[in-house]
Amino acid sequence: MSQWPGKYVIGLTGNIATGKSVVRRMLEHLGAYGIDADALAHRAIARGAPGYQPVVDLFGRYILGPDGEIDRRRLGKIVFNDPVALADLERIVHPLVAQAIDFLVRRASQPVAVIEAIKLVEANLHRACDSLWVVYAPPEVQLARLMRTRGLTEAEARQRMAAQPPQEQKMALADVIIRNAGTFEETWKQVVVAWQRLVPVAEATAPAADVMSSERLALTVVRGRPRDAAQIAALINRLRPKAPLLTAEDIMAAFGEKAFLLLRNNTTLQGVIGWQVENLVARTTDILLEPTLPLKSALTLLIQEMERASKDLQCEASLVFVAPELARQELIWRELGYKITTPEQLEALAWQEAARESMPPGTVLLFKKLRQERILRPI
Ligand SMILES: CC(C)(COP(=O)(O)OP(=O)(O)OC[C@H]1O[C@@H](n2cnc3c(N)ncnc32)[C@H](O)[C@@H]1O)[C@@H](O)C(=O)NCCC(=O)NCCS
Ligand SMILES: Nc1ncnc2c1ncn2[C@@H]1O[C@H](COP(=O)(O)OP(=O)(O)OP(=O)(O)O)[C@@H](O)[C@H]1O
Repeated sequence: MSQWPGKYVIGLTGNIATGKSVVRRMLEHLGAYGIDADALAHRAIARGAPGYQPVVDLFGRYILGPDGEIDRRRLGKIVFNDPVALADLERIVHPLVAQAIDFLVRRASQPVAVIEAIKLVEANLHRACDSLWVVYAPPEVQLARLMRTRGLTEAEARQRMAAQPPQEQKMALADVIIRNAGTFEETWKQVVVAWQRLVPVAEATAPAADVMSSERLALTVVRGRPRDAAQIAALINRLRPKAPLLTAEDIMAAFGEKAFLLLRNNTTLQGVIGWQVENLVARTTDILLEPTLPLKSALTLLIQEMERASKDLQCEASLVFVAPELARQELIWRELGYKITTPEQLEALAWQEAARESMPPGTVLLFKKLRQERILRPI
């Protein structure tokens, strides 16, 4: 049994670029509450957070950027080339991350949680979990992903991979091994099978289907599922005629990083939003609506449901990125509680980073705070 009575907790790990985050997202689609230890580690050393001063004392002011924040790239260059320095950093950061994980799992309303951490086993956190899931990809696949998606040179990618223990060590301890070298669809099937086999509350936890509706207009918002991928692709292709055509497999790939809410008018799919919750910040990046829909009702239903689902995931803030024409609907946004802003104007570093990471080019940022208290809040 896990360290958290009444909850089923999955520990998720694997070496670099094997696909841990993709599998975490899939578990979230099945209803688990997802935690990303990397993001918590970043929060733990933000200025004012409890890890900041000990890290500055250890590595010196050289690691600070002009804004007084720790320059993580610079710190990474030091520690990823020096195992002793990395162990020193981990001694400061891991207890803080463990504390934040404990808090989030306890507070989660979902009965199943998944903790994604690259050092889960090394930090002995797997012992606190009900099952250990390890994601595996052959080294040539890891290498190709690191070069393609992280922009690393072959030498850099090989160095990062060589710095990690062999994947087989973690696999030997695993309750579940997810082989993630094929299509997203193939990985999704393995995740569903393992979920159904191991997770006791599998049936009960999937996020609600029909979530919100407007009686007058027969509009209904439902959570998109991987099985809706072809329908979502068809809608997006219809509403974005000039963009390159999307296939169902493209949408399956998108399910590896985001969730969709579907707006149905009676039974016809007429709108979609794509959003992502990462590091306790909700980021809505795609809003596509049939032009014949009543804009205010449609947007309100979708945005309110996105916020409800995001609050359920303990989000602190909602960032919505929209095309300039849609941002001009000031009255609607004001009524929904959003204001136009820029990433630099956001008050927390984690929110600024979220905005910079997720902001599609040419969009306007709308912001709303969803919670007052913050995890690993600067003190
Ligand atoms: C060194 C730091 C500041 C670099 O930050 P940066 O934002 O540049 O990189 P990021 O955190 O995204 O990591 C890049 C890649 O390295 C991996 N990685 C991070 N920490 C570790 C570690 N201790 N051991 C092995 N790999 C690691 C990440 O999973 C990711 O794949 C940061 O990684 C860190 O503080 N690491 C130590 C804390 C830690 O162990 N974090 C992991 C989760 S608890
Ligand atoms: N089955 C797959 N097919 C194609 N691309 C994939 C697949 N699985 C993962 N990827 C891509 O590979 C990259 C790495 O995946 P992901 O971020 O999930 O790995 P990770 O193990 O969490 O990485 P890290 O250790 O750096 O945190 C991402 O760009 C992701 O979209």
